[in-house]
Amino acid sequence: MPEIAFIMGKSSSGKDSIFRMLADDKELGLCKVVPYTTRPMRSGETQGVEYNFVDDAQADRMAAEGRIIELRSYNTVHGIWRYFTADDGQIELGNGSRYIIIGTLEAYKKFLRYFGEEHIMPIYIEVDDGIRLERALERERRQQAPDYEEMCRRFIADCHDFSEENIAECNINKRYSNNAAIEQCLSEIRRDIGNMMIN
Ligand SMILES: Nc1ncnc2c1ncn2[C@@H]1O[C@H](COP(=O)(O)OP(=O)(O)OP(=O)(O)O)[C@@H](O)[C@H]1O
Repeated sequence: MPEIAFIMGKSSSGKDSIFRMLADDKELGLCKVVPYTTRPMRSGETQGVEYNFVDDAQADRMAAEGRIIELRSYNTVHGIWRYFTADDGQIELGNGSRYIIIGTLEAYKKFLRYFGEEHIMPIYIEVDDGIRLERALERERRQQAPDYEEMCRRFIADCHDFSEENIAECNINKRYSNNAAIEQCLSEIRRDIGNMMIN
């Protein structure tokens, strides 16, 4: 039975909200896996909470030790920032714990390769494009400096990243619709976690 619930979905599908609600659900008892980043800590962030903040040398060392499960690099105006998940003892399969993680489809593929398909439960959140764009726009409007161009870029990039071919290649057969109230989607996921994951 799977021990790792892997949450994914296109931009504004509601995956962050769903991840938070599942992770905070004491009855489910899912352990959050804290990812790593080389970007500087922002005010309000705490070491080891949002991320484990490391410098480039530490990230290089972990890579050389073969401890990086999946990694993404972004070329920013401040230089290259890396975000990754590491095999650092947070995930220990076989000890009865169950885990929750959020990531991209590419990261999901790497997890399958690293841990094996039998250990991972894919939770793919889906929202009709029209509703998703509306929610993205509403969220962006609430920002102090809305960046509509970036919002559109992400919307279009998703079409490629989450193409039907990529989804099929990952053997994701089940999709959780978040078109209606988020509680509806959550209760379906909760039920499946209860039925399908290690307990
Ligand atoms: N079922 C729902 N009904 C209405 N609004 C929703 C629902 N689910 C999520 N939202 C809202 O949609 C917006 C996007 O949700 P969220 O930030 O969780 O998505 P996301 O997939 O993590 O997006 P991104 O990857 O772009 O950060 C948020 O404003 C959230 O409150």
